[in-house]
Amino acid sequence: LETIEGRLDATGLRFAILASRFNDFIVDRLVGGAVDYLLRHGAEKSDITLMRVPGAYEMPLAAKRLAETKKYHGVVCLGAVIRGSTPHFDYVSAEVSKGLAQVMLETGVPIGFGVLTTDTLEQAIERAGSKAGNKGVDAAAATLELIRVLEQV
Ligand SMILES: O=c1[nH]c(NC[C@H](O)[C@H](O)[C@H](O)CO)c([N+](=O)[O-])c(=O)[nH]1
Repeated sequence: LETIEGRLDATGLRFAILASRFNDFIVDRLVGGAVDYLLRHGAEKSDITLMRVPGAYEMPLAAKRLAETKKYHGVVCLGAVIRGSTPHFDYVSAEVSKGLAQVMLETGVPIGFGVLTTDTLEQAIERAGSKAGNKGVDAAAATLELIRVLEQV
């Protein structure tokens, strides 16, 4: 059985990390987790570029622009959409997830989806380096693995 799997080795790879400022109390921890993961898996600090955008809604366009440069092997997208008292949460989270998936398919560049969509701040805190781990780490790991899988196809 021929199996194609990705080595979790970031040596020599260039990454963009795209992070939203909205809820940066949470997002900054996702960024820290993603950077720490990539460095500990062989990436050089000089090969990691961080771009900040206002909110999750702005991420698809920024991700598309980064991907189109062809300067990065992957783009790790990090954000936190936390339900408020209006349906705004639904619109923002729907557009960012659909938009980033579309960018990945259009550009062929691996994009890690590390945008939290939670009902409460507590749930977001749990996923930003506490009880439920760090979704920034998970998004960086998924981006790396997809890069390494696709280079074998
Ligand atoms: O990243 C977020 N943007 C949010 N809104 C801003 C949005 O992403 C845009 O930046 C804004 O609409 C301006 O375009 C959020 N909420 O409104 O709740 C949120 O929780 N997270």
